[in-house]
Amino acid sequence: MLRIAVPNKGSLSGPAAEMLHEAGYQQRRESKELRIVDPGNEVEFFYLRPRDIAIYVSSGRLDIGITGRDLLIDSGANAEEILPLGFARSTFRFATKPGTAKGIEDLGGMTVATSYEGIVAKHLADSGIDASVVHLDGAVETAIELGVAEVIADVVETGTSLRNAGLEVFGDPIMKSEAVVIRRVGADTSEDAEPKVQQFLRRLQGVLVARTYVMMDYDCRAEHLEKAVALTPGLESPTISPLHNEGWVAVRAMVPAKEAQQIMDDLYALGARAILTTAIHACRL
Ligand SMILES: Nc1ncnc2c1ncn2[C@@H]1O[C@H](COP(=O)(O)OP(=O)(O)OP(=O)(O)O)[C@@H](O)[C@H]1O
Ligand SMILES: O=P(O)(O)OC[C@H]1O[C@H](OP(=O)(O)OP(=O)(O)O)[C@H](O)[C@@H]1O
Ligand SMILES: [Mg+2]
Repeated sequence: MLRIAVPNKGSLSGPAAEMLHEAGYQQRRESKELRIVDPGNEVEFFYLRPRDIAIYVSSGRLDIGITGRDLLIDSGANAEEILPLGFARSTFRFATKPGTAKGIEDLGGMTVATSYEGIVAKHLADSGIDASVVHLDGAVETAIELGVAEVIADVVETGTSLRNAGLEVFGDPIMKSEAVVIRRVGADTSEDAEPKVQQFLRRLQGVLVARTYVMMDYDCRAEHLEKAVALTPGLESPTISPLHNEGWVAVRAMVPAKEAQQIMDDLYALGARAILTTAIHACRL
């Protein structure tokens, strides 16, 4: 049975459960459940604190886990990212009151408050800056107002939390994060679990593709086919079928969902008609 760590709380937990559900795995019904078995898929899910997941996975007791890239790096655990999942996207940045610092070079002698001590201490050391780091569990934005630190380093998504605290980011982003699937570095890929791990990854990739692509169908005159296919090259290559009306063909191809409207406009301008898009619910590439 494959053993998978899943975040039990916070920003990662809801979207992770949703993605697993879309990939055909059973998920817990109540937020207090700590583990569930999905017998049909021969998988056991362990609901753990996101910060602890890299440690469990690096111990080798769990085969794989879902966590944040920033949490993985901060933990220093012997685990590596094997698939980015595209949700819980954030940047990790320094912030302070306007006028305190313009770049990391100004931080010498200052105190930086953060929940990600590992990332911050390493980043400062790599940049040759001698600053102190104080660890706080959360609500780090308040640390400056209350005099615990001059600077914070924290997760930024919309920037609302910083604005509300009267703080501004400065310097380059320390890192970009998103949810990722992780496994132990040097995991034995000849183990019995490996086919199940690969099946799990293929299923999640299928969900990612279904979320980012749509299927596009349209009719076009044969003489415009080359230009139309350049707009909709598909993944391998588009399907072209003859139409009953001579001189016309039907084309079917996957296109990135974000570009679908522009592609439809461009196809229409080329003379294509009956242009339809449909959602993809699941796929294996
Ligand atoms: N506002 C946010 N937007 C996107 N990702 C976020 C946000 N806040 C935290 N994350 C990401 O979530 C992960 C941290 O999860 P964790 O559960 O420790 O904190 P949280 O989501 O802030 O939850 P809480 O602090 O309520 O327990 C990290 O990968 C982080 O980048
Ligand atoms: O840029 P924003 O969209 O405002 O999002 C970023 C905020 O979200 C998280 O905080 P959370 O609400 O989880 O509280 P925490 O600080 O206790 O973790 C993170 O720690 C930031 O404070
Ligand atoms: Mg938080």
